Amino acid sequence: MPKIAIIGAGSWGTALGKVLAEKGLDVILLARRKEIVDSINSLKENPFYLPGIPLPGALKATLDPEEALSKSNLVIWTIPSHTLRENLYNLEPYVSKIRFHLSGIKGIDIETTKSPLQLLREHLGEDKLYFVLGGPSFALEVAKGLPTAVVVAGPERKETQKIQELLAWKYFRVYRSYDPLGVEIASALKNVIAIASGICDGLGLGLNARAGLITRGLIEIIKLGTKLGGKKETFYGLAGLGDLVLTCTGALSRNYQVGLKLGEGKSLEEVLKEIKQVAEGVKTVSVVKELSEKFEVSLPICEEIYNIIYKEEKPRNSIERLLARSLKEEFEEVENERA
Ligand SMILES: NC(=O)C1=CN([C@@H]2O[C@H](COP(=O)(O)OP(=O)(O)OC[C@H]3O[C@@H](n4cnc5c(N)ncnc54)[C@H](O)[C@@H]3O)[C@@H](O)[C@H]2O)C=CC1
Ligand SMILES: O=C(CO)COP(=O)(O)O
Repeated sequence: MPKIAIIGAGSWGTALGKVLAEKGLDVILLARRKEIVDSINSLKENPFYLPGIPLPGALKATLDPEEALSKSNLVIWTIPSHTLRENLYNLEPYVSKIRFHLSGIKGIDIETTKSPLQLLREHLGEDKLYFVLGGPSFALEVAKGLPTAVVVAGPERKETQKIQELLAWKYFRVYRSYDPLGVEIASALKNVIAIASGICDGLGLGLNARAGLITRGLIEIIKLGTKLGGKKETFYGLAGLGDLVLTCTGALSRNYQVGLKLGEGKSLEEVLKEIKQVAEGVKTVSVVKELSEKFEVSLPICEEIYNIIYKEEKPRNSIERLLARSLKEEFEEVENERA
């Protein structure tokens, strides 16, 4: 039986740990705080990230990387993207021999502009197998056992199907894909559009505006995503459209909440203090700005989210600029990017 270590006992790591432990798999969470470890091991709850959700008796947690990783053959990475390099550096002695790595991370590294799988591969080598999990999946709903459909992407080999089967559970339906880069890009970029959608609602711009923004946001994701090497169809799938709709309309989304509060007039500093968990889009938007310039792709919504977050632009000015842009054919830029 596989032994699975989950690095990061936050919302997503704990929810995935619950699914796998319910399946009877041998799974352990590597946490950073003793109170979380104690609570998971003795009270069978993670009150800091998933309060009120009873965890299976078999789900264990530890602070000790040796205990979590020495006998594991699959590592699931569920930490914020900007901490991956630091964690890899600290954990390299323990993870460098493990063959299977699954990323649950939805972000891009701000220093290197690399995706989590690119970083893992660079640090751990080509002799390992790398997979990514994407799709519309609020940790809280998964932890409550509510029906969820996700996608796992990896190399075009039988092992991707094995990971799919390993993760699938009665309320957790897993599709497979062979476009890991596309899934990673879709998962990271949707967070930026979720911030935009929150801003739109915070300003009270209405449902027409939000639907238009989500659709044009998807076009921006496709424009940059295909330039970076993702397959177009991936952006219409669970990791793209699916997660985009969820996080742009679901109040449980931390990225949406960041936008909502910004739209209501709070400063970024105030907003980040209120939202104690990671909202990946805040950092991802700076990478998106860099990549859009490098690849000469015009991404007006992402550009305005960058201005609001990093240049203290007033959200209303951004909306006005977006509405005043020159008139276009609906798909002309997508076609142009592909030509
Ligand atoms: N929460 C959700 O609904 C989902 C989250 N994700 C993704 O999973 C990743 C992790 O997110 P969450 O579990 O939601 O975050 P979270 O904020 O709930 O937990 C983050 C975890 O990472 C750990 N961590 C390890 N090293 C860290 C460091 N140097 N600095 C800060 N924290 C560190 C924290 O201790 C904590 O256990 C993100 O990329 C997120 O986009 C993906 C799907 C669903
Ligand atoms: O990615 C997610 C659900 O699929 C979680 O979104 P947030 O990080 O915005 O909460």
